[in-house]
Amino acid sequence: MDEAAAMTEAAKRCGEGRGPPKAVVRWGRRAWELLEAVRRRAPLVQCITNFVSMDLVANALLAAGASPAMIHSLSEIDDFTPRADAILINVGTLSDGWLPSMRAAAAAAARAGRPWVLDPVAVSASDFRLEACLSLVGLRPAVIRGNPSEILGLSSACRIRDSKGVDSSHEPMDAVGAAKSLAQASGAIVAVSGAVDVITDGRQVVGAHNGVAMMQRITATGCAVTALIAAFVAIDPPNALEATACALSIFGLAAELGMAMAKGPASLRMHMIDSLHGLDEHTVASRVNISFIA
Ligand SMILES: Nc1ncnc2c1ncn2[C@@H]1O[C@H](COP(=O)(O)OP(=O)(O)OP(=O)(O)O)[C@@H](O)[C@H]1O
Ligand SMILES: Cc1ncsc1CCO
Ligand SMILES: [Mg+2]
Repeated sequence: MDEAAAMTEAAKRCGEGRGPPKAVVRWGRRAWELLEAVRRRAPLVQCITNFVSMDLVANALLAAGASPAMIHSLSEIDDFTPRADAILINVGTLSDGWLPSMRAAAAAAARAGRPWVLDPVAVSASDFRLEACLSLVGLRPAVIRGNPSEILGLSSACRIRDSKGVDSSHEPMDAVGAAKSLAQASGAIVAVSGAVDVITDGRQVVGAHNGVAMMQRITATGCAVTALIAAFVAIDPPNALEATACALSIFGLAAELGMAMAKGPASLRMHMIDSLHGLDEHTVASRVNISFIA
């Protein structure tokens, strides 16, 4: 079984028999509405992100029509964060100096009623990073987006922390189960990126099927799509599950279109930004591929 089929099967298993009937969402239409609103309203997205990703994150946001601001000084958080429409916090090149800014921005976002999105890059790389991510999860992100290893690591750490020492905290779960568990523990929408992006609120599970494998050969595509999620959630914070799925699918679609012109990762990076900028209604409505899978 390939990775996409395995993810779908796992999602079905985890959702068996639970929850009310799924709302009817016309995903292509919804994705276009959100992209069009991003272009019209140009949400200001404050990005506290890693050094590797800053360029791609800012350019992806601009290509989608949003307005990026790479502002991370602790001295600027109180003034600036309440003015942002959404905040991205990405721990990729975490340092002692930046962590207080991240915590302050998350707290300021909460006070101002702004959604913020967490990218827990390499969360299991060190105790420092894990503790930092756990403390950030406690500051109520609207969305957490990571690759399968990151979501498994973070979810497992949350379960151990919350557990009363019962054995079930240590049962192995696949990334879909881990995502649902993390969503339930944190109150966030959780997105796991991959061949199929899986998005869950802890109950419903949605799959976003757009994208190309070569995206993994470009550093910071994950960071960029997390930023795009922040821009989409800024448009419709109460419907963060839909906004997250649409952002992932739109980014994947831009990569599909870019792949038709690319010779390798470097030119794909360029062509996917061009394609994101040029997306039109017909292409989005007809090619966005999202479905409820549990
Ligand atoms: N096999 C694949 N097929 C299609 N799209 C993929 C595949 N793997 C990843 N993607 C897409 O690539 C983007 C980045 O996902 P990935 O899981 O590589 O993130 P990441 O590991 O956090 O990356 P980074 O840390 O470099 O930013 C997402 O938009 C995802 O949908
Ligand atoms: C390569 C790398 N190292 C720290 S952050 C980053 C970018 C991808 O997350
Ligand atoms: Mg990443």
